[in-house]
Amino acid sequence: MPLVAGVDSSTQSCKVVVRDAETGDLVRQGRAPHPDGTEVDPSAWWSALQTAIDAAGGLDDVAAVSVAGQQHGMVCLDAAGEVVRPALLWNDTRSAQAAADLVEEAGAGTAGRQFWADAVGSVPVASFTVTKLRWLARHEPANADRVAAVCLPHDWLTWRLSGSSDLAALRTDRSDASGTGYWSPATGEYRPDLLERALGRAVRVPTVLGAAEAAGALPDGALLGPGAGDNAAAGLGVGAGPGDVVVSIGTSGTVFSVADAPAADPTGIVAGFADATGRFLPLVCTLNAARVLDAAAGMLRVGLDELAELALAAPPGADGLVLVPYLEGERTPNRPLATGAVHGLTLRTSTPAHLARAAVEGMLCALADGLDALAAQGATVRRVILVGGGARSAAVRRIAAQVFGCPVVVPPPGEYVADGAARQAAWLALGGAEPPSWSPSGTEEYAAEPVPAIRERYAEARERHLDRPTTG
Ligand SMILES: Nc1ncnc2c1ncn2[C@@H]1O[C@H](COP(=O)(O)OP(=O)(O)O)[C@@H](O)[C@H]1O
Ligand SMILES: O=C(CO)[C@@H](O)[C@H](O)COP(=O)(O)O
Repeated sequence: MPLVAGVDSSTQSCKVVVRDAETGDLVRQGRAPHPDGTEVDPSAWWSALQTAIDAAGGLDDVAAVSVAGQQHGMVCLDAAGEVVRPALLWNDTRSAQAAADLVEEAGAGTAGRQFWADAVGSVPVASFTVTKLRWLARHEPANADRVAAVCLPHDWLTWRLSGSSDLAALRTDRSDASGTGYWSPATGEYRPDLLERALGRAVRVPTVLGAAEAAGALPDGALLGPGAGDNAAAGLGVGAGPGDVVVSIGTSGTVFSVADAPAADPTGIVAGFADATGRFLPLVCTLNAARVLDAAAGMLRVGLDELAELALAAPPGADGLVLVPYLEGERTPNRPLATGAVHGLTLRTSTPAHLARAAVEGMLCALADGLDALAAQGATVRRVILVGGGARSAAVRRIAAQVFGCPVVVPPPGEYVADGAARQAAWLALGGAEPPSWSPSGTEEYAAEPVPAIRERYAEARERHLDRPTTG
């Protein structure tokens, strides 16, 4: 019974699971928090990983380990392998202008967007690594000059676990490479010209590995998997198949499916990522998901369970109260300077229950827009598989079916990103053409009559968002 480990180095925390490679049974697990903020020193991820590994009983007895992580974060290394500056995370919007510039430089109007969609499958917004490199070149030229290599959070952790300090030993996988903006899922090749266009010169990038190719080994011999972006790992963790759309409610809200052909959406709404099995992962990502619930609970001075009870106590549509959840600006739609808003306040709707319901519905409506965009790109939506920390909310689980208008399947609470990484590690340890078939048992299914008025009213409110003041 070989054991394998999977890591999820996500925005808010690091999670480690140790599972039986053949059956997928959970043997032990651990976690540790990450610091807050959209700019983080990678050494904090390394410390959290060590703490989480210790809490999971160590890795001495595992045959293989894979690291999945938050996508897009810019980790710049100098020639000695030292981190040049704190990493800019996927939810850091300071590179919004750089993103607009890169698109504009590629062609006026739709031509620029079409260029990027054709070149790398996605139109870059502030989240993408390529825009952060442009920001660095323009705003911190001395730091930009020191950069010898650029990689992503999961690449850096895998490299650290290997014990190497040689930049030539950096490895990544297709799924995370596809979120950089300088690697094409359609061709499987880097676009060094686009990286150079952003940073002003060429730097080293990690070698892109196949789905079950070793990235090296831990010093004590356990194999290191290629790892994955967290969404691709979640797809592997829940075993998403044809007709499944996964909705993940973490810091980000994501809506994605596994596809046989690459996507290239010139509107920029759907990102044409690669998955962790050799296929593709069209994906829509919002900046505001579980933290909308945290914020609503904070405003109401209740815990998350009480927030769910309150939300379920108000009627569908919250009697017309709508919360537009752009609390951190927004990525989809691309409104980095937007703020959130509450519309429809009356004496009747000025209750904690109405506000709680509006928060849950607003967050889910933004994701339902993503579901529509994915369907417009050809995805079949037979059911939604709901994962991420926000899926622990009873209100989210119940209201999702009303908002999405399709059955919602919720696997038992778990760490599906770390599980996907563990499944990849098992694939590496056991070999074979496909990953071992683990499937979560005990899923719950939620079905409900759709309530179209919720989305209609949300769509009206969404258009009336305000931008953040740029001074003061
Ligand atoms: N019972 C719950 N109800 C609602 N939200 C929850 C609940 N439990 C955890 N969460 C939320 O889940 C989020 C963390 O989810 P996670 O998927 O781990 O995020 P990330 O992958 O971005 O680090 C937190 O914002 C937390 O508030
Ligand atoms: O930017 C994206 C996807 O494109 C995010 O999904 C990040 O990958 C962060 O994920 P979480 O930590 O919120 O799960």
